[in-house]
Amino acid sequence: MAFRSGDSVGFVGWRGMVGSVLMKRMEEEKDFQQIDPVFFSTSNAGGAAPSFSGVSDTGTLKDAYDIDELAKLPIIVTTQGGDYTKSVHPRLRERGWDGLWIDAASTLRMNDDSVIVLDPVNRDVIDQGLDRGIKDFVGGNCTVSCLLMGLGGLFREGLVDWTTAMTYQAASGGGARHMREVLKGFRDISASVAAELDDPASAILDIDRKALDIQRSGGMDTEQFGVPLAGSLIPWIDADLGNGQSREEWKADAETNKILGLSDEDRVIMDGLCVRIAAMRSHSQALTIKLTDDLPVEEIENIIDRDNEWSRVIPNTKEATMDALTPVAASGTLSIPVGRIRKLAMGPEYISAFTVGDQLLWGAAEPVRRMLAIATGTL
Ligand SMILES: NC(=O)C1=CN([C@@H]2O[C@H](COP(=O)(O)OP(=O)(O)OC[C@H]3O[C@@H](n4cnc5c(N)ncnc54)[C@H](OP(=O)(O)O)[C@@H]3O)[C@@H](O)[C@H]2O)C=CC1
Ligand SMILES: N[C@@H](CC(=O)OP(=O)(O)O)C(=O)O
Repeated sequence: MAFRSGDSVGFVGWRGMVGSVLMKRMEEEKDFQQIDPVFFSTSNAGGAAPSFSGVSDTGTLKDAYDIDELAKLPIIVTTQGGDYTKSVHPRLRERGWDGLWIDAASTLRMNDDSVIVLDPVNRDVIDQGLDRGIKDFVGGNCTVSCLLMGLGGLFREGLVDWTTAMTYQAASGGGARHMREVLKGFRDISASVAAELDDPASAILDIDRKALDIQRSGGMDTEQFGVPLAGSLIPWIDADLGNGQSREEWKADAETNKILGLSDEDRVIMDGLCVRIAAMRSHSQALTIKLTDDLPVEEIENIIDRDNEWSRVIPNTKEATMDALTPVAASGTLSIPVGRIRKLAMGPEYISAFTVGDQLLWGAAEPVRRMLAIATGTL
């Protein structure tokens, strides 16, 4: 099956959080003018299809579990989630469907016959995959994608011997309900000490005790995270692999090497700890990198800055860091700031770096959007 501009493209998951960010970016980039979208639903087949700018006639929503309907399309883009992929993708392939499946979920990521897409970093791997007839293209883990968008230059030039990534991951990585739970948590804690906060004479240790009391009371909503996240953190993300490592931590090494298309001999070793914090939608990471060479900091900064149009070096000063290297600064933008770059005391080949990225943009929707544009020949 050949793909081109004007193709019909099925969208599943368009109204979810990641899907909504994807639709907004497609509107901004006028992507809908290049394709003929067909919208699916797992819950409202037959309902009115959505209207996005650039889409003229949308008709009604089709059933996202109707394999015959899906199989009519040359390209399907899904941001519906892993359970949907697990249920529908094998049935479509078994039926002989040879269209392109472009997915944000992790389900197919490490399959031998899939490519993890992050084209500013691995356009060569994507193009080779298309040439080889690969049909499954999957967005990477949000933390990995944001890291490589920021520091991909060092990896691609073979300058990284190993790295640790200590992450500070936002609530949005869990989903929309997790974001609400964090804000409700802050509201409840704040409400419990409202009178004391308004009284400048009140003792801070009394406020602290009352805040801790409500966090420990069992009365806060912890349905999504299991424990209160507001005013706290959780140093574990995703499943327990049973060897002391979380699945999120395992993904760093596995996905980075696959994205870069590195062979076993050239593998970059990555490991670290993944931590959930009460930020909203931007993931941050503190890195220790062992370089293969003793490069001057200025050269390291140049490599990072010029690697792609979104990575941006932030000068290692307090003012610049506070201004530009925070989740508040990065959220809602495609920019990936990288700062705190300096040589560490361990030796001239050891550097630190800190990077932040909007995990709903480069971490989820944008690589998928761009893969669709690549597939239809518009990028
Ligand atoms: N959240 C993240 O940070 C990341 C997520 N992903 C992947 O993307 C998948 C989807 O994540 P996310 O977008 O957060 O999931 P959501 O829960 O926001 O959306 C998933 C689906 O839920 C259904 N839904 C039910 N109720 C609502 C509602 N009130 N508003 C909107 N949708 C609703 C929709 O399906 P329908 O219209 O058919 O009813 C929607 O497509 C994840 O499972 C994961 O695989 C990947 C990277 C990062
Ligand atoms: N696990 C990520 C979000 C996510 O969806 O990751 P993945 O696409 O690898 O399942 C987080 O919680 O921040």
